[in-house]
Amino acid sequence: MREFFQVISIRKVLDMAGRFPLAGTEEVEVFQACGRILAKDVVSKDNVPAFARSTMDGYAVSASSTFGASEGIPAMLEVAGRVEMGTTPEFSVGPGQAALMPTGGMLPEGTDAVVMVEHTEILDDKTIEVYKSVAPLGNVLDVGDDVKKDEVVLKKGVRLRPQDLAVAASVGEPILSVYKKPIVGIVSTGDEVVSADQEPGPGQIRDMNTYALGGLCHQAGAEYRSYGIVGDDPQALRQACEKALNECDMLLVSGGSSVGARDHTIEVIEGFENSDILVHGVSISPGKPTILAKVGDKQVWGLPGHVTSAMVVFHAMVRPFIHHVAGYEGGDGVVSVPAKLARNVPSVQGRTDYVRIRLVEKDGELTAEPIFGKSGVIRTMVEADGFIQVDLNEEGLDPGTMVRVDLFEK
Ligand SMILES: Nc1nc2c(c(=O)[nH]1)N[C@H]1C(S)=C(S)[C@@H](COP(=O)(O)OP(=O)(O)OC[C@H]3O[C@@H](n4cnc5c(N)ncnc54)[C@H](O)[C@@H]3O)O[C@H]1N2
Ligand code: MOO
Repeated sequence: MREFFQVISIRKVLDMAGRFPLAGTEEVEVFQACGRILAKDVVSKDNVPAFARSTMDGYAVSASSTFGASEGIPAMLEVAGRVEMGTTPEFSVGPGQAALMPTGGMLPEGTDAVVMVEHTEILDDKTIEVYKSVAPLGNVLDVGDDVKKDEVVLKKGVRLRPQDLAVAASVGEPILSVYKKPIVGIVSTGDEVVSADQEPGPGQIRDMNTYALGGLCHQAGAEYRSYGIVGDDPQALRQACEKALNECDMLLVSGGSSVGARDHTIEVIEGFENSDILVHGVSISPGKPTILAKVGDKQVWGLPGHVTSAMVVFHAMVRPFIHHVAGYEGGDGVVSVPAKLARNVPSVQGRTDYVRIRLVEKDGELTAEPIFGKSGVIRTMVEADGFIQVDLNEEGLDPGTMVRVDLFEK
């Protein structure tokens, strides 16, 4: 008889991520770097801005020239010049003087504030009245107010957002070092599985896992490639896996991960040189018959054939492993919301249960409605907004319990 699973906890599986090396790095133009994982800290070589700039259209002044100015007793200032954008003013402004100032222009020597044009009146070519005093640095972005020289503006391991690209550009980094996206190969197995464009014969079903897993890889920031549907034939499975392992950083094989007569994933993985089976069985439901192996430096996952189980396993374990290989250090990235459980959720101690949840707003409060169903039923996932987890040590949850719902990415 075949050896049954040696079931281990999700935590123990996650602790194994460090055994796999990170994907290499590459350089990309900052304009193309959105969503990529930064591989090197970005340190500013300069102060930003490098000069004191006006944030308003108006007049550059020494703030002290405006002290006490009001509607009733305006300050009269002499216009000493006009600041041109993108140049250094070639004049200075003394006490009792002002310079015409565009938004973003460089403050001339002798000034430390800008009076908004709305608070002034032109008397003649050379004189203005100021109706409101301005504090030192009022309406001014001072040297280094945005970014200081030698400051770390972006830390290695972040997923670059549009604002991160902007700050990189502002400190003069047109090219960024980012991690290569891991490439994930996907193999679906089963004599009964046919592709989406085929008409299933008697006893056959259309492939769902390739598509669900591809989408999940995309959301996790990986590239993904399908290596087709392979029948329950160890020879054919080995060939498909070999090709995928040669071309990809990691491999997902769905179906055949259990211990039935036609479940060949484990023997095929074991058959590879330098293969080390790290996991065969995880205390998770659904998804218990999960395999993780290290083949050379690469991850091979055997995922349960049931589509929901495969998706749960991906969410709980494959995704964090992809993040590890991708160099991502920004936490699990899962957004969760608190909600009140609408009904009881039974569970068995000693395993982590993932329960699909539909969120419903009732009287301004979020209610978590569990969606129960067999793990081969994709509709339960389509109708769900996220999962809750019922911990290893819990024996189920009562109605009214506040739970955290991990939301699916939209
Ligand atoms: N004696 C036991 N039998 C089973 C156990 C067990 O503990 N002892 N666990 C059950 C659980 S739980 C699951 S989950 C399945 C997982 O088995 P496999 O990973 O070997 O998956 P298959 O048997 O190949 O397929 C299961 C199910 O999923 C359908 N499937 C497979 N691939 C696809 C695909 N690409 N798209 C859509 N559907 C797919 C397949 O037709 C089966 O219906 O094992 C239980 N058995
Ligand atoms: O673990 Mo199976 O994956 O319960 O459906």
